[in-house]
Amino acid sequence: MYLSHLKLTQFKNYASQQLELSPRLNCFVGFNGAGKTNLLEAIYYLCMSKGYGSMADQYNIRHGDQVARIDGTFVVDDGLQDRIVVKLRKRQRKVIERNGTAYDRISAHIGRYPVVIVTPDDISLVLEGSATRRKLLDNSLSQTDPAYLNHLITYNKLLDNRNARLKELEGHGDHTGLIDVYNQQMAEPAAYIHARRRDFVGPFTELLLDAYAKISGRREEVDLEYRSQLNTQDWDTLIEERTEKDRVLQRTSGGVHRDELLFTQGGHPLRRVASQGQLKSFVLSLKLAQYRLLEQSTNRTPILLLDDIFDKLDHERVRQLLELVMSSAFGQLFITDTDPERVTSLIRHHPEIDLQRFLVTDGVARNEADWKRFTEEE
Ligand SMILES: Nc1ncnc2c1ncn2[C@@H]1O[C@H](COP(=O)(O)OP(=O)(O)OP(=O)(O)O)[C@@H](O)[C@H]1O
Repeated sequence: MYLSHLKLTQFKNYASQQLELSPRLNCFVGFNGAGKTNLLEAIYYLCMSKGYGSMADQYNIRHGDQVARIDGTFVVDDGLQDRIVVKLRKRQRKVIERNGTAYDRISAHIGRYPVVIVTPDDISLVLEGSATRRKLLDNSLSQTDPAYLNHLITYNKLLDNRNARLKELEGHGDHTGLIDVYNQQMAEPAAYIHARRRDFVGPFTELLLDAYAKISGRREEVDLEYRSQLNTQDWDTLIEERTEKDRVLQRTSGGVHRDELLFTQGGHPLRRVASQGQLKSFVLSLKLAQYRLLEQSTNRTPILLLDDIFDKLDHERVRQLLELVMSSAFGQLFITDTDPERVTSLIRHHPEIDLQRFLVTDGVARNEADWKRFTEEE
């Protein structure tokens, strides 16, 4: 599966932009702030119906405009084409259309066009709180299992309601029995989420270790462990044990929203011992493992978006990484870089790779032919 065309209208710093893409390797080159990441963000939108960060949709509309549009054509199996259009409007719900028909429920879109993105912010997966690591689990599982996404939405809603009720009670007993109702309603989604996360982590860890060994040249050992209160207790026992305490705390202290992924290097917590390059190698390996699992479960080759991956990595790791993603095991690839020659020189041993380079300046991306014409006219 790959994205063959991308058309942007009033999206971020792009007034109007059309790109014909390579099915294999696309490189966006330009100075800081030119709009390279914005192109990756647009592709992520087409695949996931939202931007990668937590930014509200309306910030993606070009300053001073009221609407934005992202239009993309995916070539899926047997050469069939799917056209996806994302329409953003100020103060209105976004609309996503597939082949001319708008989705009733946008969640139905997730997973059709699998994508993995690696950005500099991903270092927060290791350095920040457990919520970022649960998001990694949720992002992977939601793309492969619609039931997971539905259970997650239900669980989070019930959790919010339960917490709101606990606050209302201010430590007093609940005569309405509402807390018990929430406890019962949360049982099924909690058990489902836990079971799917547990099943995911085993194969995911194997793929992670494999990717890490390749990028690092086996210079250090890393590992991953899934911790959940539900590993040792079922939901009913856990919630019954906790309900009294929750009333005092006025929040829900037990459940899958407390799950944690523990990363280690040589048996020590990764974030305490790893160098910046090692952290970055680990994060890249997490994403490559996610890529492989997504591919297995969706039966489609995911799109891989690599934003600014060269910073902090030594030359050898960059070379190993590119060798890895250039192998036939990966599909369409997008890389941003501030150095116009780096990717070209790193892949010179792969003349078979179809490379499309775009030079990006202030919200305009030009392919090499257009760029040549543009500089000659200047
Ligand atoms: N809604 C918007 N309207 C207009 N411009 C925007 C909007 N949102 C972001 N921008 C602009 O987009 C530019 C940032 O683009 P982007 O993050 O893609 O840069 P980049 O080329 O990836 O840079 P770097 O190399 O520093 O990562 C900034 O100049 C920013 O002001």
